[in-house]
Amino acid sequence: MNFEFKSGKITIPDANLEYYPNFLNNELANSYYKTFLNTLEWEQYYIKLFGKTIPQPRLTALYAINSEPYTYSALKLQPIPFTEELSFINSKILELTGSNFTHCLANLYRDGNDSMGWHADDEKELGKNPIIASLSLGAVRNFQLKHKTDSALKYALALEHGSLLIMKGSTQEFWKHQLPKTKKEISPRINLTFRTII
Ligand SMILES: O=C(O)CCC(=O)C(=O)O
Ligand SMILES: [Fe+2]
Repeated sequence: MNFEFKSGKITIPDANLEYYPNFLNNELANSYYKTFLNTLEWEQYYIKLFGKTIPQPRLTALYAINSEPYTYSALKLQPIPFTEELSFINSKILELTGSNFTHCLANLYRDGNDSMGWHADDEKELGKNPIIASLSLGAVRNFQLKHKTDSALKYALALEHGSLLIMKGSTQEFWKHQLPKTKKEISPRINLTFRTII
């Protein structure tokens, strides 16, 4: 299935997606990319897969305005307080969406070998129909979505430097998403997903 892409609303069935390619201008995006690469408290986490302990193919850091932990894919992360830069971005997203997010999950994809597999952000603590705002910085990576029950429904978009993708409504209930590996020689990419834990 082909969907024509425009800035703003992306109309796919059972989902509610919005994409803002120039959410941060290039200068601001460059500056945040450098700052976050160097100053966020990146950690390597490990997951158990078929009895083996393996490193996740990315580095992660969890930030929040409170001390609520976030549990996903069998990891329970304790948050660090928002930095000044994260608070600024959160307030810019609040202006756009009206949502005041409590948590920011940061992921660092060091190169094309780093990735995130198919999943939905449908943890109980996010509530029903959560709104998630995803800011991308650095290398452009392909973001794929597939419908959970209708295998004909697929969608992909390139998440650009400084862009914001908003997933809301029934998106997490009906769709999974992933960030696949790529063989291209690419520089690091940082993704910040702002969420509210209730
Ligand atoms: O890196 C991305 O764009 C996706 C991240 C994601 O899906 C998540 O953190 O749940
Ligand atoms: Fe996700």
